Amino acid sequence: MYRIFNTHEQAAQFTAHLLQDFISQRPAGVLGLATGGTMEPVYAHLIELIKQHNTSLEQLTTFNLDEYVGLSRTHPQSYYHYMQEHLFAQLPSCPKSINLPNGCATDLEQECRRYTAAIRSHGGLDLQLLGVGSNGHIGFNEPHTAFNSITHVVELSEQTRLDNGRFFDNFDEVPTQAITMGIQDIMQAKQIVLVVTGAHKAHTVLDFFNSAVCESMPASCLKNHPNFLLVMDQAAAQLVSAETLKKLA
Ligand SMILES: O=P(O)(O)OC[C@H]1O[C@](O)(CO)[C@@H](O)[C@@H]1O
Repeated sequence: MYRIFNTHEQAAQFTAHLLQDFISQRPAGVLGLATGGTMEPVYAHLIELIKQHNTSLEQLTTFNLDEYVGLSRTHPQSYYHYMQEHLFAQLPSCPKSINLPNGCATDLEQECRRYTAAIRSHGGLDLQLLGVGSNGHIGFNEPHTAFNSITHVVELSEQTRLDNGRFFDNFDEVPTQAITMGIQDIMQAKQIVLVVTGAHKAHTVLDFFNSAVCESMPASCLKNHPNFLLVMDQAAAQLVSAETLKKLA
């Protein structure tokens, strides 16, 4: 299924309502969260809704998709810091259990195994929120990542480092590695919501629709998920014909 909104703001508002409904209906649920520019207005709206409805997060568990290797939790560009800044620190109460991979673990391979095991020990993800990179990555699963991958260390592509360079003072500071949930971890979520906004993602959206389900376009796997929703704004959806959109109806 897909939904198209006129603006990023409206797409974000709709997504925040979905998340608020999820938390109200499944207060002890397991929610997969994402970072990036796309999610900033989603979280801003979600904070408002949570306050407005007095929603309790005290039984909720969250798992983030990914974290940079080598950035401490206090680093302003770590995803741990992002989540505190854009969501958790602004909430009246925090989720019972907040989980992100530890990008500073001494044994990164063990940390990856621990992370997938932790997701599974919570019964898997009930809902996974996703953004997409301009090269089609989900989490930090770059093109050609195996669809059966679990949490792993990834070498970030030049494209991803260039895209994310806007958050750092200079390109050399952008980490070269990250820990990410694998495609299999993501696909095992019971429900997936992918949010794509902005004209700079229009070619990514077109590739998503035109691509076969194959590892060179990581997000393409989502087309095989039984409970997948694609939320776009007009700018991101502008290159896709109405005929093509129907394939996801
Ligand atoms: O929303 P943005 O900043 O375009 O990022 C898209 C995706 O890329 C990542 O930032 C990783 O590069 C994800 O965390 C995010 O979902």
